[in-house]
Amino acid sequence: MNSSRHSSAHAAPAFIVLTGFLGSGKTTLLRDFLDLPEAADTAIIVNEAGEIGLDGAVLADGGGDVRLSMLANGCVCCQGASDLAVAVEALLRVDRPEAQGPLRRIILETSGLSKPGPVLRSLGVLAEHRMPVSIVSTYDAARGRQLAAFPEALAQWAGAQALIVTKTDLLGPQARGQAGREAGAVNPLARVISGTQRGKALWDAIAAAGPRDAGFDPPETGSAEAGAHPRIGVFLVKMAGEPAYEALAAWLDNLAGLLGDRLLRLKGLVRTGESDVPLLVQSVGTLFSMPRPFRAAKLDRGSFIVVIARDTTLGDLRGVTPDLGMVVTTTAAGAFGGRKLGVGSRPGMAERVTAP
Ligand SMILES: Nc1nc2c(ncn2[C@@H]2O[C@H](COP(=O)(O)OP(=O)(O)OP(=O)(O)O)[C@@H](O)[C@H]2O)c(=O)[nH]1
Repeated sequence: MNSSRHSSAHAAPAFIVLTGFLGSGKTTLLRDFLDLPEAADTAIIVNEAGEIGLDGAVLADGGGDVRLSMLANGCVCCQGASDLAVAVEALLRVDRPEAQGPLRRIILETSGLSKPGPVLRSLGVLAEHRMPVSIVSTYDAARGRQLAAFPEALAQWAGAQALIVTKTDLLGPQARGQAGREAGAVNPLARVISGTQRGKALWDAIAAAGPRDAGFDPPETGSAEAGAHPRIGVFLVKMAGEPAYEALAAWLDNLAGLLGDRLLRLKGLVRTGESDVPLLVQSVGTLFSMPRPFRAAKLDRGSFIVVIARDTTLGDLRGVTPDLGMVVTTTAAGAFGGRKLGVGSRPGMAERVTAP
C-alpha cells in the first residue's frame, strides 16, 4: 500500500478535548462528525470511566477508516496520563495512506465525570509534540438546569472554549433559545454553538475553539440569563491602574488558594506596570497557563479579568483582593445561597474591592 508517515514537516495536529456530563451527547456528536468527509484526517481517543468500552464500540461501528484508540481503564484525569501519552504516540506514529494526508486533529472524548483542569494537567506529558489544545463541551439542553447540581458539569462548561447545545431537537424554538442563553450565561468566554446538524455543530465548535489571534472583550454586565445557574458566579474584575506583575501574580495565587476547585475558569488581559504589552492571563480550574504577552489586544476599556467560580460570593473575592484599584462586578444576576449577590442585574453597578 502506498503510505506516508506523519512527519515533523507537517504542523502538529490539534488536540481537542471533547468533554460534557454523562449522557449529554458526546458520542452521538462524534458519530455524526465522523460521517463528514472532513473528518477523514481525524483520530479519536475515547476515555470511559468504566471498563467496558461501549462508546468506542458505537464509534467504531460508524467511523469508517478513522483511527480510534480506547482508554477504558479509568478516568483519564485521575489515572490515565501515561496511557494517554502512549495512545497519542501511537496515533502520531501510525502510517497513513497517501490519499488521507497527514493527521490534522486528535479528539479525546473524556468520560462524563472528568473535569477539564486535571485532563489538561495530564496532557502535560504531550508538551514535546506542541499540539495546540482546545476544549469543547456539550451543554445538554434537555437537562441544563438539573446538571448544574454536579460540580463536574459546571467545571466542564466553564472550562470550554466552545459549548455545543445538544438535544435541541427535543425542545420547541423558545426553549431552544433559552438553553442557548443559559449556556452563554454559564460561560460568557465560550462560543455557543447550536443546531440539529450534530456533525456540523462539532466541526464548527472545533473551529471556534481553536487558537485565535484577535483579542476578546469583557462580557457585558447584567446580560446573563437571570438565575439560570444559581451556583455559578461570573465575576468581572476591572483594574483602573497598572498593577505590578508581582502583585498580580500574588493575587492570582491567593485567589486559586482560596477558591480551590470552586475556581472553574479565569481569563483576562492585564497591562502591568512593567510592560506596555498586555498579558493574557488564564486558567482552567486552578491550572494556570504561563501569562504571555498579547500584542493584538487593544484594551480600549482597560485591563480586566473574568473569573467563573461556583458557590462563591463577592465577599469571597473581596477577602483575597488587595487594593490594586480593582472593581468587581458580576455578569450574572444569580443568587447564591438563597440571597442576591447584590450587583450585576443593573448594568454598570459595581463594588470596589479593597483590602480586608
Ligand atoms: N433526542 C436526542 N437524543 C440524543 C441526542 N444526543 C444524544 N442523545 C441521546 O442521549 C443518550 C446519551 O447520548 P451519548 O451520545 O451516549 O452521550 P455521552 O455524553 O457520550 O454519554 P457518556 O458516554 O455516558 O458520557 C443516548 O440515548 C442518545 O441517543 C440528540 O441530539 N437528540
